[in-house]
Amino acid sequence: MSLEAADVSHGYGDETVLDGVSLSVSPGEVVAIIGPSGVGKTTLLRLLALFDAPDDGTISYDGEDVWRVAEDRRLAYRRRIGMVFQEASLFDASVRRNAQYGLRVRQAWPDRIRHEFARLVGGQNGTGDAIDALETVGLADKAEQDADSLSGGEAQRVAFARALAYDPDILLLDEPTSDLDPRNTAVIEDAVAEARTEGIGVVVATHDMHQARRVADRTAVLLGDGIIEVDRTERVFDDPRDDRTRKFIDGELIY
Ligand SMILES: Nc1ncnc2c1ncn2[C@@H]1O[C@H](COP(=O)(O)OP(=O)(O)OP(=O)(O)O)[C@@H](O)[C@H]1O
Repeated sequence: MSLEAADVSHGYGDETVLDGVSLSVSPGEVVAIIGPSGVGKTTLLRLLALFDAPDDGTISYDGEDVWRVAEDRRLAYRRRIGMVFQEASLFDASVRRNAQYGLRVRQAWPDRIRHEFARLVGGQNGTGDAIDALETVGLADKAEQDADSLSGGEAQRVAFARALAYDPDILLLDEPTSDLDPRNTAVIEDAVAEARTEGIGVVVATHDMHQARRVADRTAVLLGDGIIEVDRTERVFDDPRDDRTRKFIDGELIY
């Protein structure tokens, strides 16, 4: 199980955002994408999430080009990928129901019917996973509270719990801690480490290079319209090959 972008290019209208970008993630690996705001981190995550087809290049899952297979097969791949957006999008219901949401919508129909049946005959299918996930992000005690009443940071953690509850093969995180204080940032970073231990492949886009250093096995530096460097996190930070990486890390690069 691996997800790979190979030589992908993508843009909007006349603007090229990514030009010839390659990046992969394997089970139990955390890969960070670092780069300044507006460089294309979200665009790359959306391609990896199979939301958009790249203008050029391939996205493959387990070696299979996902845009060359039948749509139902692509949807099956998509269900194995969880993405947490920068803006948490919760709906007007309890925290628990929000955390359970993915469990229902991302299931294939046969699973959905089976789980619905299990629920009808008395099982509370999915609740356990959702509560476990809420516990991981420190919000189990707010499970019955209205999602509307949460702070921005709490909502971000619920969105993360929703992705975890689904137990994806791959987890894509877009600035997962941008609204969080240091303590809750640590909660999310611990959850990333736990996901990794469970064999989930994690890609985290962040402009916080210290976060990359703390959580990632490998780090990709996205600058201009491509990845200028990708390697073991330690190597990228301690011995950058590209002068622009060094400048970015040292905060000298004004972008
Ligand atoms: N749907 C869209 N239509 C037009 N332009 C877009 C669209 N989405 C992104 N862009 C542009 O593409 C560029 C890259 O955006 P993207 O959101 O991928 O960057 P980012 O690195 O994730 O930024 P940030 O860290 O600020 O979220 C930006 O110039 C942005 O304005």
